[in-house]
This record gives sequence, structure tokens and C-alpha cells, in this order.
Amino acid sequence: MVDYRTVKSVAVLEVNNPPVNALSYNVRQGLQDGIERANKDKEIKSIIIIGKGRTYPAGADISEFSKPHKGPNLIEVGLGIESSRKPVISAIHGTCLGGGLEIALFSHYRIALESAKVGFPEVALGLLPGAHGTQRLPRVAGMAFAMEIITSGRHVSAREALQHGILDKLVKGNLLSESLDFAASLPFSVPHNRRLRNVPAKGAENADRIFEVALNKVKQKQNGFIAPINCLKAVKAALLPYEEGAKIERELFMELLTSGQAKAQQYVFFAERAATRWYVSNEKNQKKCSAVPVKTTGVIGAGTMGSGIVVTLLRAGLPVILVEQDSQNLERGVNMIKGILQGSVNLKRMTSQQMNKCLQQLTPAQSLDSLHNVDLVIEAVFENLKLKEEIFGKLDEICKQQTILCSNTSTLDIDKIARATKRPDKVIGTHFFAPAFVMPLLENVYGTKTSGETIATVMNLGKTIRKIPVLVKTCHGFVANRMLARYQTEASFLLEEGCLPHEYDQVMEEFGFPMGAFKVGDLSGLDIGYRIRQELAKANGYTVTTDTRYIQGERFSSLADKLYELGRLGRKTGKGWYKYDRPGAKEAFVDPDVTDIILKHCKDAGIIRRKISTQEIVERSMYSSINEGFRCLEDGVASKPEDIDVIWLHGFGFPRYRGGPMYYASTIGLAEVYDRICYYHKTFPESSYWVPSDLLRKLATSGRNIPMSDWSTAATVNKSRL
Ligand SMILES: CC(C)(COP(=O)(O)OP(=O)(O)OC[C@H]1O[C@@H](n2cnc3c(N)ncnc32)[C@H](O)[C@@H]1OP(=O)(O)O)[C@@H](O)C(=O)NCCC(=O)NCCSC(=O)/C=C/CCCCCCCCCCCCC(=O)O
Repeated sequence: MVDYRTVKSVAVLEVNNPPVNALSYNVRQGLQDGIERANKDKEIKSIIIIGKGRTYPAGADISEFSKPHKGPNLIEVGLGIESSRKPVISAIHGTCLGGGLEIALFSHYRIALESAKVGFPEVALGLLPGAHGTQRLPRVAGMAFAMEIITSGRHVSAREALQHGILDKLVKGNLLSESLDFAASLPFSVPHNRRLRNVPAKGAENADRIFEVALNKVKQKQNGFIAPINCLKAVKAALLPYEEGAKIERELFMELLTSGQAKAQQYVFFAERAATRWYVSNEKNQKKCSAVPVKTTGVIGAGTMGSGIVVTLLRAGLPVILVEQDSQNLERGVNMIKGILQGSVNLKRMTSQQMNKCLQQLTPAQSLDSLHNVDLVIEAVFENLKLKEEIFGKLDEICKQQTILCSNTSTLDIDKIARATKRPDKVIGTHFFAPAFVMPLLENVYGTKTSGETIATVMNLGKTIRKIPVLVKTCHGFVANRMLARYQTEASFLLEEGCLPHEYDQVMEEFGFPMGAFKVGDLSGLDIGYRIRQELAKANGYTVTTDTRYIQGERFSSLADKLYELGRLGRKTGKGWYKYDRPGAKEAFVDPDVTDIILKHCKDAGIIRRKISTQEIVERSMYSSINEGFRCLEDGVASKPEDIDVIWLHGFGFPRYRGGPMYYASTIGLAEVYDRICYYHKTFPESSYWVPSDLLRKLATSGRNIPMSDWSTAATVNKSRL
């Protein structure tokens, strides 16, 4: 895993552990052995550490964190490098991250290609750079920069790293030959100040203030995460003598390593990658099916969703024809797109030049005919099956044979939409989350006849437009909204039984959601839910009024509809579940009028309110959703629990340090979750979604701890095999 060779008087240690040269046990051993061997060889004057293939080591091997420790650890390897009598040069290309950057900082010199990136992303894994990274970075780059880099985990360009003293030299062309020239220019021994332990941390004079500012920032931006706080404490310890600082770093690292948060965040790292690997059948899967190129696109509908989707496509460099029949709506949509892009310029996320380039790629149009030659169309009109069927029928006539037809429906059956065309194999759902230009999730929804090629194309498109694509099977609400419906319904029942909106939201925000269900409701607009309920009623042949208490035997809360009918549509009208200073304002205030509405609603319905515990709020919100998640696995709508977790993390802001609802259930224990679901089923027999999922029952009562990787298989085998 580490190839040792000599080039004249230089020992070259080439790390060869594809795909990212992670510092697995064999790599660590190979580096340690290589340094020792080079130091013993009288012919060798200096040592180069370099990565084979696409990168310098991109960090420790994350999969080893959950396994028993083996071989020399990274600190032992690093100390061996630092104490080498012969100069060690790290020659960096690709992504030099985490433990990789630590190895580089133990080295005496760092030389890099201009395209290289460096960084400490450990914080995203619930960790800190525990092989003295927190002690060494402030010694080269200063306290302030070290705190920023280590708590954000951002990848720093080689040029910026050079400016901050992390790198000694940037080179172009052949990294190895440049490094050999560099090695030839060095003295034979290692100067005192090239061993970073001998250098004091920079910025010591302002350290307290820097620490306080950084601490406030992480409390605000990374609320609930423990790793960023430990990162800061560890960097601050770099002011102490080296060994003392390293000891503190070790204690803080071990605290994180054994915490539930780190385990959850490492699970998420692999879950996100697993979600992009899709499998429908032996014929339709990621390995067998290739994407077709998408060079031109069309979007139908210039409303909020359509405009957000257009921005996402334009930012990825794709030309878009935006179709909206009504000229005023089209103009409004184009202005919205310009406004969003200008916002990115104002935030320095793009230059004016880039914005203009995007806008040149946008063609507004009023007729579907203009889409005849595009490779892929995304329909983003109002959520109405008839309307969508009509549009898809027309698109089928207009578009070239190869065009893939996507619907941004959030609930409707893709098979029904596909039936309106003569190309059901080329019809698929691409469900974006609002705001579409911000939210990272893309829930791709295949129908019975969707081809593997079409699936591969939209999964690929997801990556191109920098979203996290997850594939699910069609059904009402798919995975995201099907599960969310349980969460929202329970929230509304909890209001009837004793909570107020701000009390509920506070509990779920403390659980880790960025906003509680009622603040989210105000943000999306109460008219959205109202329309969906009315459509659903129409489609199923019943009516819903503000007096409705039961629908087809199921408990129903009409509180949201009462607010809607009072014109309380949320932020946009300045009042909803909360009140706001003015329409569109962000800060929510408790509204005594809402309390009165809720109390009157309960009195009229004869509901006796009670005090509801935090535990009950969390359990009813999460366990009802988790039960539905198990049903999605059971039905094959979701193919693995990781997909469900990624959907919640990136679609609904589920706290990353809890891993996702399915992972969260595994940490509670399925037997416990199942027991509580049985209890709520007994308590609320008029909400049939509390009937425990068969799959959950099987897993929970099997008498053993079945790992998440086996849950999907368990959905298809009979109980006796568990
Ligand atoms: C940017 C990337 C590097 C590349 O991105 P991309 O090109 O898009 O590729 P991906 O799809 O992401 O990845 C390709 C595949 O590689 C797998 N992968 C990637 N990185 C790793 C990794 N670090 N480990 C394992 N596997 C990895 C990935 O899963 C893909 O696999 P597949 O194709 O899906 O199968 C991007 O990959 C990226 O960002 N990677 C992660 C970078 C990262 O986070 N690095 C930091 C890792 S953590 C670290 O380095 C920590 C160091 C501190 C160690 C402290 C040691 C202290 C020792 C003392 C304590 C010892 C304990 C003793 C016990 C006691 O004392 O009691």
C-alpha cells in the first residue's frame, strides 16, 4: 500500500490505496516502515511522500473508526516523520484532507500542485483533527485561520493555503519531478523551525477574543453539534507547550470518538454515498444502465418551484427554455430568477459575469412547442393530476422521441402521468424541495415502466446540478411526503391535545430540526396544505370543512384549515401559526389570537387539554414517521434505510448528528420503538398509521439486533428466517 523506491539520493514513498489513498492500517504501517528504512540507508538524503492516482491521502480510513484499532496509529506515524533526521517533503495533489493534512504537517516541507486542495473535514464526521492537526495548524496559519478551517471543514485552495503558510511552494506540471528538484535544493539536516512542535502558535495575543468570537459563531451556525466546540477547545490548547496541548487534543478527540454524534455523522458519510447507488431489478440498476447526455433542458411553470429549478439548472451550466403560457407570470418568473441570481452575486457566491452567462442561457417562451428539441423537460406546474396529464400528453406529441419527461410532482402517481404518453419508459418524477435552488435533495421517482436509462439519466442529472439524488418508487407522497404527513398530522393533534405551536416547535428545534413544524408551515404557506387536502378530498369523493373531525373513520384536525380561512397563510400574510411584524418578515412571535383559536377549537370539539411532555412530542412526531419509513421499506418504495435517512437529512433538515430517522430508531433500539408504537396504536386507535409496520414487528421481535444493512432483505423474507 506504500511503494518504496529511490530516485538518486531520494526515497519516494508512494501511497497506493485507491480510490482516495485513505490512511488505512497498511498505509500507516507502510509509511512508518518507509521512513525508518530511508533513515537507515546511508545513500538517502531526503524523503518524499506522494499519493498515487487521483490524490494525496484524503484522510484516515473512516470505516476503521468503528473497528478495533490495529497497527501504528496516525500520531505514531506522524511523530516518526517529524523526528526523521532526513528532510521529509509531502508532495500534494488532489485533496489532502484530515489525517492526510496531518501527515503533511508532520513533514518538514509541503509542496503542491496549484489545483490541490487541503482541509480538515473531521468536524463533519463528528471528530476533530486528532493526530495533532489542531496543534500544528495554528503554528503555521495562526489561531484565527485554524479555528475557521477546523470548525467549518472547508476545503482550502492551494493558493490560499500558500498565503497562510500551510504550503511552502506551488508547482505546475509533474509533481514528482518538481519535488525531486525541491529536495535537491534542501540542506541535508532538518532546520529546528521545520519541526512544527518547535514553533509557537501564531496569534496568541488575541487568542481569547478569537476563541469567543468563534465559539459564538459555532453555537449559532452548528447548534447542537459537539464536535465544533471540542475543535475550538483543542485549537486553543495550542497555546500551551506542545505536549500539553497534544494531551488535551487527545482527550477531546476520545470524547468525540466515543460519542453517539460521531457514529451518526460517520454513518451519514457512507449513507450519502450509498444513496447514489441505485438498484431496481437485475436489469435496472446503476451498474447495468448508462445515462444519456443532457445538453439542453426545458422547465414548464414559472412559479416559485419552476423558477428555483431553472436557477439550479442554469447554475450548473445547462441552457433552459422556460415555458409559461401567461405572459405576466412568465415575466414574474424571469424576474424571480434574476433576483435569485443577483442574491448569489450579492453574497459573493457568483460573479456578475457568471450571472450574466447564466441569464444568456435562459430562453423564456409561452408555447410548449419551443420544447420540441430539448433533451429533458421538467414540468413544475400546480399539483393537479388532470393538468399534468394534459401537459404530458402534449409534450409527448411535441418533443423529439428521445426527450425525457420529468414531473416535479410532490405526491402524484408517476404511472398515471406516464399513461398520458406513448413513452412511459421516458417518464419519471424529479421531486425538488423548496426552495429548489437551496435544498440539496432531489427525490427521483420511478414508475412501473420507467427505463433504467431514464433513471440513470436523472440520477446523473442530480449530481450535475449538485443535488443529492435519491431514487424511490412511485406511490402517493413517495417517501418524503408520505413520512412527513405523519409527522405533520401528529403535530396538529398535539396542538389539539395540549401544546401550543411555539411549545411544539421549541421541543423539535431542541431535538435538532432547524425549525419546528409550525414555523415550517408558515414559511411554506398554509394555502399549500389546504389545497392538497382539498384536492385529496375531491379525488377521493369526500368533503373537508372546518368542522370535520373524522375522514372515513380517521381522526382529522381542521385547525390548519381554520387558520387558512381566516386569511392566516403564514409569513407571506404576516400571520399564520405565529405573527410577524409585516408580511414576508422572518422573525416569528407568539400570537395570543392563535392561542384563542386553538382553545376555542378544542372547546367546540369537546377536547380536554392536558400537559404534554417533551418525550411524548418527540416520540409521536418521530415514531409515527419511522413506522411509515418501515412501511416504505416493506412496500419497496424505499430500497434501503440509508435512502430514507438521506431524504430527511437533505429534504427536511433532520439533525445530522442523529443520523436520520431510521438510524435514530436503531440507536433507540427497535424493540423499544416498536413497544411505544404499539402503545400509541392502543391509545389512538382512530389513527390507523399507528398500526405497527409488519417489517418493524419482525425486526423488533426477532430476539436479536439485526443491522440496518439487513433491514431491506428482512422485508422480503419470512419471519421464520429472522
Ligand atoms: C473529496 C473526497 C476525498 C473525494 O470525493 P469524490 O471524488 O466525490 O469521491 P467519493 O465518492 O466521496 O469517494 C470515493 C470512495 O472513497 C470512499 N472514501 C472517501 N474518503 C474516504 C475515507 N476517508 N475513508 C474511507 N473511505 C473513503 C467513499 O466512501 C467512496 O467509496 P464508494 O465508492 O462509495 O464505495 C471525498 O471522498 C471525501 O470528502 N472524503 C472524506 C474525507 C475526509 O473526511 N477525511 C478525513 C477523514 S477523518 C481523519 O482523517 C481523521 C484523522 C484523525 C485521526 C486521529 C488519530 C488519532 C490516533 C489516536 C487514537 C487512536 C485510538 C487508540 C485507542 C485508544 O487509545 O484507546
